[in-house]
Amino acid sequence: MYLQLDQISVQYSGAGRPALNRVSLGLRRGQIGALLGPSGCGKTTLLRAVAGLERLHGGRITLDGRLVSEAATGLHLDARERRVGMVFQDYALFPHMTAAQNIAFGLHGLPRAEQRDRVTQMLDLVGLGGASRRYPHQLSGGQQQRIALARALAPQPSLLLMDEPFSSLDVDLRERLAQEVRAILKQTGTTALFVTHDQLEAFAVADEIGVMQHGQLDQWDEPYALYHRPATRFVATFVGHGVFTPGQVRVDASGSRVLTPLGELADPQECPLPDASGRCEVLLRADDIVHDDDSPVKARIQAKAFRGSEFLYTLELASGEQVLAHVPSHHDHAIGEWIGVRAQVDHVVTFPPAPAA
Ligand SMILES: Nc1ncnc2c1ncn2[C@@H]1O[C@H](COP(=O)(O)OP(=O)(O)OP(=O)(O)O)[C@@H](O)[C@H]1O
Repeated sequence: MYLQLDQISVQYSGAGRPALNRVSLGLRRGQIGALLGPSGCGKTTLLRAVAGLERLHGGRITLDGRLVSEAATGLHLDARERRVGMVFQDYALFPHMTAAQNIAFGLHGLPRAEQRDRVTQMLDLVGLGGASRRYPHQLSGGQQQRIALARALAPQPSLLLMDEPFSSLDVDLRERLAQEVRAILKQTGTTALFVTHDQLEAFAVADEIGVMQHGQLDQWDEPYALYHRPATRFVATFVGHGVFTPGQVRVDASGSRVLTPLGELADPQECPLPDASGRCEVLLRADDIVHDDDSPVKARIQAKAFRGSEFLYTLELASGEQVLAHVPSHHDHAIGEWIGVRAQVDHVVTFPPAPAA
């Protein structure tokens, strides 16, 4: 792996529990990783540890074949020695320097002519070739963030770290910029790790996504696997819209099936037996539930949220179970109405029943 974290822990002085607890993950050269998780789960601390801004209390970090942090020996290269580039939420451009001067900031070591070439190349890369003499206050938020990216990429860092790089931008712009940034990183072959609160952004930009809670990494996986094969209940509920419903696993000659209030679901490969009794909870995502007038299973609409092309309906089955459903928005039903639903689950995800509260 190009970047490898092995069981890293970080403990802030005076804090009761570690901010990072035995976290391991790896990125291959040129891959983009994203970290998701609720506020305070340790995402920024993880970036800071990789950057060399926090010392490890356990574990080790290697970058491009070089050990850069190791708790056991106290080895700790500083940020500059790691050649890590950083982009933060608030651009952090120098206000009294032009865009070109900002980008040139990290290039002192290079001869003048080379600096100039690199700055031009970077401005073109981020699509701001004409903005070299502008000051940050003469640029929009999105343009400032592109300059911040150009500045971070100019010294050709071994790794780019980004902490909520798009969060101060409006929704439209952040979606566009997220796509652009992915294209730029891929074009330059840059390995990057970024923190976001926005799952869709992580899905759109990253090759690997980590979901954290309480300083631990619950899962580090490709976006598809994270969504369809969540490793823990927390990941299952944190990523996407879904609910758990009780199920009973049955195994016979034809394979394994799960009986649910919505009928029988079958998928032998992805339906591990949760425990000997066969009792389990089945994850039902909003896109697993299909509105079908002909279905014998009926559900009452409890709440609905308009999302443009679809509604997110919260539904109650006759058995009292709650499920969510994405339904095309031309099916505009009233709250309280009963509609037909059926489950169409390609990836049956089961967990052992939750311990009684
Ligand atoms: N300098 C510090 N000293 C003591 N505790 C800290 C320090 N920085 C962070 N913490 C604590 O460490 C934990 C992890 O914080 P961190 O900033 O890494 O979380 P985060 O996931 O990035 O949160 P957010 O999404 O809100 O930015 C939190 O409980 C936080 O209060």
